[in-house]
Amino acid sequence: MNSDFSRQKVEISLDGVGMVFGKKGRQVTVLQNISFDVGQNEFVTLLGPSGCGKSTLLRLMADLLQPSSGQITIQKEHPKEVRLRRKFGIIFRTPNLFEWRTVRENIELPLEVHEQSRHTYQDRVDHLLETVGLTKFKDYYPWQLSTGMQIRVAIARALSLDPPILFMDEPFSTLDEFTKDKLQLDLLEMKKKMNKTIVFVTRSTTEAVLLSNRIIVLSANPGRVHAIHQVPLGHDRTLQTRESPLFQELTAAIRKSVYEGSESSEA
Ligand SMILES: Nc1ncnc2c1ncn2[C@@H]1O[C@H](COP(=O)(O)OP(=O)(O)OP(=O)(O)O)[C@@H](O)[C@H]1O
Repeated sequence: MNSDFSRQKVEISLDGVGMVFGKKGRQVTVLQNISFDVGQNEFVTLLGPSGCGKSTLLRLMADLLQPSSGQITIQKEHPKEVRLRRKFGIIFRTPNLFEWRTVRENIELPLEVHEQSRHTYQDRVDHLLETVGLTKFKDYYPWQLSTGMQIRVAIARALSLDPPILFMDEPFSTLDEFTKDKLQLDLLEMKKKMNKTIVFVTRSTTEAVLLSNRIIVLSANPGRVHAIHQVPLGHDRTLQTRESPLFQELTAAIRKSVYEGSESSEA
């Protein structure tokens, strides 16, 4: 992963985005004046303390919420246009699979909804099953899978229409340490093979540093951009990258930045 995306085409742009929840008299400003760009094929992570508005910001980008102020554009269009053209996939912290559909049928769902005929996507689904390592489990139902496997299905489903953009909201937060390691490694491999722009939300500094090209640190109450950090760890990252002095240095600096961001909040 090249860490210099400054000359890349801008894929997502946020300009003065704010979000206020609640009705008059009981309003809460959750996000204030958020501006940054995400380059094409860049992996950008939103990091910050619990409640600072990371998920809200991701939902705004994915057109699941509308901002109270400011503007978001994806490929120079309103997120709604981009959503309707299925140009992004979303992966949440709970996999939200359909219990009555097999692994394969869950992955096929967006293709069915998109009215593609089954014979045109068989090979694609086979390839996705292989990508997420679930070929042997294609006829299993979600309740027959571990949580890590269920998340793999959710990732394959989000990739089924081959969107150029993925929004991932703490997808590994419920997993044990070893499964999390494996899925982080899989995501790094996937990123190497596929050209995707990824916006990722996490509360883990180590996860953010291992996966990202750039980290946006948010402060809380209200959520604002506290700092933006480049992660110059190169293209070939593995779990061993975490042991390198540069990784330790970056993790310490970014953790400090998160603490400073929390302290500078108004609450
Ligand atoms: N639909 C909503 N209505 C009212 N308040 C909301 C709504 N959604 C989120 N909030 C509030 O917005 C704030 C930010 O929530 P959000 O989930 O975006 O934070 P977060 O940084 O992702 O937190 P965490 O890391 O704990 O998941 C919280 O105070 C939350 O209560």
